Amino acid sequence: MLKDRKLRVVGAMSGTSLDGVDAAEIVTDGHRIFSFGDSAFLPYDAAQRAVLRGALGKWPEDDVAEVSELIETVHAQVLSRFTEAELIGFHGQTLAHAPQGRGTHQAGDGAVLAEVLGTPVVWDFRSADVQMGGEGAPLAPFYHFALAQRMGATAPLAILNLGGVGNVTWIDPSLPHPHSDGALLAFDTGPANAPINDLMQARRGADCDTDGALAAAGRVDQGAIDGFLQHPYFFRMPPKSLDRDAFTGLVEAVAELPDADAVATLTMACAASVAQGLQACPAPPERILVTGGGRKNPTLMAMLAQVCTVPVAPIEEAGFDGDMLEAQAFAFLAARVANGLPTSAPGTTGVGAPVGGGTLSRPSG
Ligand SMILES: Nc1ncnc2c1ncn2[C@@H]1O[C@H](COP(=O)(O)OP(=O)(O)OP(=O)(O)O)[C@@H](O)[C@H]1O
Ligand SMILES: CC(=O)N[C@H]1[C@@H]2OC[C@@H](O2)[C@@H](O)[C@@H]1O[C@H](C)C(=O)O
Repeated sequence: MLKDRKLRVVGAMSGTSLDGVDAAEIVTDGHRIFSFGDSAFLPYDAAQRAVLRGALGKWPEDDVAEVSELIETVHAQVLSRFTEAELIGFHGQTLAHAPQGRGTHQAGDGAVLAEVLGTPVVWDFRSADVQMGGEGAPLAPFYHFALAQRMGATAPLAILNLGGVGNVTWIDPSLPHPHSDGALLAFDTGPANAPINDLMQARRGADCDTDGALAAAGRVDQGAIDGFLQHPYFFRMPPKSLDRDAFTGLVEAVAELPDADAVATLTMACAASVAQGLQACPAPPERILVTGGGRKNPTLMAMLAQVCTVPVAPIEEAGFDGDMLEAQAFAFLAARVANGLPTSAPGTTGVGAPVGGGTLSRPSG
């Protein structure tokens, strides 16, 4: 009875690159996307970003009150613009992720947001999957499946998100449901913008390597890449997921390199890990559609085209907005939760059976 309710939902994502909050509205029943609505981006200022950076690695039992309040305040600010939304999908800010260890931690309390905004909020999307033995990430794959259906895809394709961390979804659009056996295979590919941003911050006081300009002027240290690809993560079968700062060895390997060479090497490390990940896909995708901020880095896109054996293009080629895809994904997932549908499956997080994650908090009164 619940399963087909069509809702106007706004999703909000504060990603691992720590650049700000993306928010985007869609109309969906959690199966199909009926239409795309408004979107907004609210960047963190330098002081807010410093608070977030300082909180990375923290768990709920650590002192996270300041960062939670920051997340709730900034989200309330951006989400209050979406006055028509019937439901909110609130991801929060991942501070720590160890699905086989302590769990997964997204800062920010959705119940507080529901009260402040007077709208029901779905949040804590990852915990149930982790509790059921899954990786708790990536969660965008069911939305990627809906996008593939919307574009009328018939052959396998891949959607690659290059945020702070990279993640890919291989999709067989001929299967009926995202939780059909074999419809999806998803996993985190490796580091993407996070180590680049961190190095640019530490060495140049900049937020990122804008347009890949510094990387374009550098030389890739192939020894560092070869060493990086020996990391045990690349020998694990997908589905699998990463914490933001899992690759300390890569950061150490570029520590003594000149700035341009260090950034070029980090940029190639992202591309090389994607190429490595593609080998685990059931069949070569027809093309790789790239979403997330990394698609705006021409040096990274050129390196991807160089090391991948299939065509690589920004997701705009298929008519979608690569800046807002993750926010839309959490709107879509919120609608699935509200409609009692699963949000992850064995092929997306390694969970034993399809599971519905997410807590629905309604405003009182
Ligand atoms: N013009 C550009 N040149 C180079 N890099 C860029 C450019 N625009 C965006 N980026 C990179 O993309 C990042 C933002 O990407 P995105 O918004 O996809 O990340 P996120 O949502 O935080 O990540 P995640 O997918 O890990 O949750 C920026 O921090 C920056 O590193
Ligand atoms: C634990 C966590 O927040 N993971 C993020 C992160 O950022 C990219 C990659 O690592 C992906 O696994 C995930 O985000 C996307 C939105 C996802 O769940 O699909």
